[in-house]
Amino acid sequence: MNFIKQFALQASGRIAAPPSGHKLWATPQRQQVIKSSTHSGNGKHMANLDNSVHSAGIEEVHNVPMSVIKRPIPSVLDEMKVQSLMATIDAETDADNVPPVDILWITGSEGGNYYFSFGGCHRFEAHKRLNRKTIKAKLVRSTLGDLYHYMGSSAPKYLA
Ligand SMILES: Nc1ncnc2c1ncn2[C@@H]1O[C@H](COP(=O)(O)OP(=O)(O)OP(=O)(O)O)[C@@H](O)[C@H]1O
Repeated sequence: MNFIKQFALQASGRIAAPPSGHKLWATPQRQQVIKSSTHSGNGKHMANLDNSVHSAGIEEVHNVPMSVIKRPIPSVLDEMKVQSLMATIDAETDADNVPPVDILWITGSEGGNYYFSFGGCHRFEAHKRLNRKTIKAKLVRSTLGDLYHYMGSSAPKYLA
């Protein structure tokens, strides 16, 4: 529980956009960005139910190339769910039906940007099988310490 709280607090203050000089991926549609939040009566943004605890404070959605995303932990998949998601994504009647996945965005100690994904297993698999070049994602500014929470000592040493 403490970990979740700690991670949520860390994530909430982070900027979503890549740093200046970094290649900025196209944001899908303004509509998509707006849908990821709702306005409360006092004008402040409130996260809606599509937001995960990690990305609740992040509104910006990027079309991230599938090729740059590292998924170090193999997915356990429900085949029916993958098929169903593929049908939804392929139909594209309403792109907002499938929310963006969260991606941990880490800058290496010697520079370079690295993108890790742990959840969103079914959405990722559906995009992969549909040969999609990109996936909608929220970039959660993260550290090597965050990666250790997911991967323990298997976290890549080249980032340290
Ligand atoms: N046909 C569909 N089947 C399943 N989910 C769908 C479908 N269409 C839209 N969605 C939405 O896609 C999202 C899927 O997220 P969900 O957490 O269920 O799976 P995932 O994150 O891709 O995989 P996992 O939770 O196993 O890592 C949900 O917000 C769900 O409402």
